[in-house]
Amino acid sequence: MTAPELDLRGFRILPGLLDRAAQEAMVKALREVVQAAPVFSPQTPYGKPMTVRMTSAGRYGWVADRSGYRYAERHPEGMAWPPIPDHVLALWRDLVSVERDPDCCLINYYGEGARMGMHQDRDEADFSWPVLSVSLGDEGLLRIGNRTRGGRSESIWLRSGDVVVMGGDARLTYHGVDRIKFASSTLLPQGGRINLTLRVVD
Ligand SMILES: O=C(O)CCC(=O)C(=O)O
Ligand SMILES: [Fe+2]
Repeated sequence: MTAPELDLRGFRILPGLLDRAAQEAMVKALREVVQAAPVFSPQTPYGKPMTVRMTSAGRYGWVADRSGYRYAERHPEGMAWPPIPDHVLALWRDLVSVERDPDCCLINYYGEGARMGMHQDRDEADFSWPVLSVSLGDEGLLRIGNRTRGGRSESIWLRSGDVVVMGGDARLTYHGVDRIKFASSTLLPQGGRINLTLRVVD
């Protein structure tokens, strides 16, 4: 049974939207993406490696290195990004729009001890499109702040199968992942957490 929908500071949270079979199908499709476009450890512009490893599917992928954060049409190793899996697109069409598909599916992998600092998602051209997030595997503690950096925040544990729509007035709200509960889920044999975010880039 799916838990009721929540609104946390304008983030629409759909707990347990994906059942176990849907989560497994998504992981299977993502394995194919990762075979074509391996996960890498981005460097922040300040030269520090990020603890989250990532790759992307779609026309654009998100990359970070000494010259900054941006969307790029190629993986750092030179290949084009593989297409966004159909299962993932179907979720976007159900929850966001059939008018336009996302052109990036960013795949974040959080191993033991990985985290993501507070940030806004603001490398896209049009903030009227939401960012749709899907959590798979271990639980992750999402922190939701404000439209400017700092201030009070609220946190929520995201579990495997939870979906979040970050849109409307909350599209530029600061957010981050403080920690994961390593090995809290049996979905991924190696443990860890996958988060997908679907984005309209240009
Ligand atoms: O892992 C998450 O739940 C959030 C990821 C995120 O904020 C991002 O990739 O921009
Ligand atoms: Fe984000």
